[in-house]
Amino acid sequence: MESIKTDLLVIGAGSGGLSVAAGAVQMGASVVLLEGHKMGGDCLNYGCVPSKALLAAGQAAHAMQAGAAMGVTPVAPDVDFAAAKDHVQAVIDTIKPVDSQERFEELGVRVIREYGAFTGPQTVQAGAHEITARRIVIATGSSPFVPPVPGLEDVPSFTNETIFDLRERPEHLLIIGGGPIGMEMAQAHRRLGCKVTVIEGQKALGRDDPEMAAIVLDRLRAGGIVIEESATAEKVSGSNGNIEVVATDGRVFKGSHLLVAVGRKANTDRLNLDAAGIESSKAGIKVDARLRSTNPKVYAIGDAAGGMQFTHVAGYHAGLIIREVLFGLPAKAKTVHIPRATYTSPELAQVGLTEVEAHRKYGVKLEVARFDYHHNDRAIATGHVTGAIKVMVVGGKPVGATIVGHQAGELIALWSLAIANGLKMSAVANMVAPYPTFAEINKRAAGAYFSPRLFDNAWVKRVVRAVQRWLP
Ligand SMILES: Cc1cc2nc3c(=O)[nH]c(=O)nc-3n(C[C@H](O)[C@H](O)[C@H](O)COP(=O)(O)OP(=O)(O)OC[C@H]3O[C@@H](n4cnc5c(N)ncnc54)[C@H](O)[C@@H]3O)c2cc1C
Ligand SMILES: NC(=O)c1ccc[n+]([C@@H]2O[C@H](COP(=O)([O-])OP(=O)(O)OC[C@H]3O[C@@H](n4cnc5c(N)ncnc54)[C@H](O)[C@@H]3O)[C@@H](O)[C@H]2O)c1
Repeated sequence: MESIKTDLLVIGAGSGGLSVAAGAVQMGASVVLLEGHKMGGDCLNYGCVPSKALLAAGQAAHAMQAGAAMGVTPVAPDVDFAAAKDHVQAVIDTIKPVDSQERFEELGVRVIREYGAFTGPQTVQAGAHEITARRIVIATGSSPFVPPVPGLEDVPSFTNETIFDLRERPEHLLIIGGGPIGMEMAQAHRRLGCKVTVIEGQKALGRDDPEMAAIVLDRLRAGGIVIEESATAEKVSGSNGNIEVVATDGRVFKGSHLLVAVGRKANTDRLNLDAAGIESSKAGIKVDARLRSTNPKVYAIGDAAGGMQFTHVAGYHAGLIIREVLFGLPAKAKTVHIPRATYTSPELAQVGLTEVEAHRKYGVKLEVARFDYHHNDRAIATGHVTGAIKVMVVGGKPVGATIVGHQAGELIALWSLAIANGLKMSAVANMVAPYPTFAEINKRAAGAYFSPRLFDNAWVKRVVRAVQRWLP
């Protein structure tokens, strides 16, 4: 057994762990990084990267049939499903070197390719290594939650960890779960030529603003995806190519393949948390606002910390941890400015409070500024007129924004900036966006907030008339 002493031990080389390790080592700390499986974690290997690459393949196929209104004769795409998967792998391979063991070793990190388990409050065993660290960061991520639905264990099924390896095109993909994973995978597969049925226990995209989510769901249905809501999967049976899912109300769904996408569970099983006095719940490791676990020398970040589960959250946590651990500056993790986006077409993006949440919190103080895509010239020119933005405003400052439509994921970033820095709506109104861009949608939403104040205001009209009388 090799004994190692280090300033910082990072457990897990996914989005969060890699960011902490890279930042800490470049600032002079000694860093050991443990990874039991693939460098890059979920996002690179089974999550964001392959899902966006597959969506892009679907988009390419869709574009071949979508140009009639612009004078381009639609043609049925000839989809080579295996080649689409080669594209997914090529995208992963292109990004991979950034997350590689070699790169981190070149930066000066000691990388150990083993799973880690606590043996004491500040000690972790990983294979034939025992590492004692001044501070430890748990960045072990999450795995697909597979619900205890009778029959599921005996029927061939996929999760996000296996679906990207499937090379033959599913004739009819059944997807249990209508969250972001379910809906992104539904559209990618539909556009690549599969029949798709989504079986959702409650409401598809149910965490999002219902009016804006409905715009996405309408488009997905129009694209041929069957979305069955209030359909909790109760029983699964069948064999490869012939699968049956029965919902609690007796509805029966038949398909050839099955994807399970009903949420995540934090990766804590292997960690032997009790040995370090670290408490966890079903959601993940219990942390305070500084991301400290119940053992104050041990932090948890990203999906393992059980809050919002996104790569940019893991990256944000990493920045806070570096500040706290390296400089001793306590940092508080906030969520008000954290955006999220679902990359269907149209995209659905959110930051801060939804309209319902803002109304609950602020009541009559809430004002909602709205602008529709069909008034944006770039949207008209490119045929992306379906969409809208809502900005929730209190006391002249945005407290939330929801965008549905083309490039919503890009457009939402501005509202994160505004909320993170306490900017007023006037700051967004003062911005000049190039014409014609989708970015003008953000400015026009700010304009929609000020319009009634300027144009329907008797006082403003009186002032203008008086000034006009006096002007030479
Ligand atoms: C299909 C899908 C699509 C997604 N799309 C997006 C998206 O578009 N945008 C977005 O922001 N987020 C997306 N996400 C979420 C995103 O992937 C996660 O939030 C992100 O990967 C979390 O990073 P992490 O560092 O916390 O964990 P991970 O990236 O999961 O990394 C954890 C690492 O720890 C390792 N590990 C676990 N236990 C141990 C141990 N005991 N010892 C050593 N190593 C260990 C694991 O092997 C893994 O490599 C998506 C997720 C899925 C499943
Ligand atoms: N674009 C992105 O940023 C992106 C994309 C994919 C995933 N993610 C991350 O991954 C997380 C997990 O995504 P997800 O879609 O797996 O989970 P989710 O929790 O967001 O959605 C799961 C859905 O499954 C439904 N469900 C649960 N049990 C069911 C059953 N027995 N029968 C039918 N429906 C059932 C739930 O009602 C819910 O709507 C997301 O919350 C997000 O943090 C992000």
